[in-house]
Amino acid sequence: MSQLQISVELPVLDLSQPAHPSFLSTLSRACQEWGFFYVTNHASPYFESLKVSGPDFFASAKASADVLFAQQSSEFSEILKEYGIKMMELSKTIIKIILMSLGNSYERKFYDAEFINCHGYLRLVNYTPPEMVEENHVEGLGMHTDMSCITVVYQDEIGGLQMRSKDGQWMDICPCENSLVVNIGDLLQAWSNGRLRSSEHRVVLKRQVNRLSLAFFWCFEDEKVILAPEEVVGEGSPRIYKPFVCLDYLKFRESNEEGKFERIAYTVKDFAGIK
Ligand SMILES: O=C(O)CCC(=O)C(=O)O
Ligand SMILES: [Fe+2]
Repeated sequence: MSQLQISVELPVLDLSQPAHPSFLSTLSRACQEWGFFYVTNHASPYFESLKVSGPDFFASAKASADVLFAQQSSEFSEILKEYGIKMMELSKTIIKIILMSLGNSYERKFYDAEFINCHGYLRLVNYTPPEMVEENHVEGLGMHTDMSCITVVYQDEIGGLQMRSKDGQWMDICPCENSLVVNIGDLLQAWSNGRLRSSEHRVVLKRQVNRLSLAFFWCFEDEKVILAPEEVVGEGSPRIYKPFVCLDYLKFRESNEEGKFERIAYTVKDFAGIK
């Protein structure tokens, strides 16, 4: 495989500015082509691998902290609670802007009806330094797509996150100061009838140093039936996904994934795609 690295300039969604129509079209193109962009002027983040689920982020963090540290660690839980709440708010803001970028008044039309029951969970990951770096890098996290609507990632300054372009090239998603990375997940790809792309990505470790990341997955509720609204599909366009229940897809992925973070063989296209 070629080691040639191509980097791509992704748009930066600045939440301190109103969303300009010209920016919305840039964002919409990036979501179709890459499924990745940056967000800045949000709140600021943090740090090892455990899952913290909403809506009660405090209880979940505390349960993990009790196991991890075998002691009370309410400060840790407080920080994660705050982080979880901030990420919920941020995700709502971002999805509204993504909906705006899809079309006229889509935010008003679809936010309440479709996204109001979304929930989130955090994954804190510590990548331990590889003992040897072969062929320029080792895979820290194999190629996968996210089972979310959107994922908001804080990565430290080490770098290594890469996304796969439509023609199979790996592109670096460089750490960008004061910005988080946002990527579209499978649930939103299906909901948008493929207008928003959930791209494959992975983490490669190129240096013998620890890498920390914090990924927040914002997802539809388990029982939701995912079906792209007529307006989103567009008149005359074919539907490319059958309706499906969110939880059934999560179970499908679980049953097809080998290890915890192994390379995944199947995605939402295999599960619900109309061939
Ligand atoms: O560690 C990262 O930068 C990304 C992690 C990721 O893609 C995931 O947890 O799904
Ligand atoms: Fe991911």
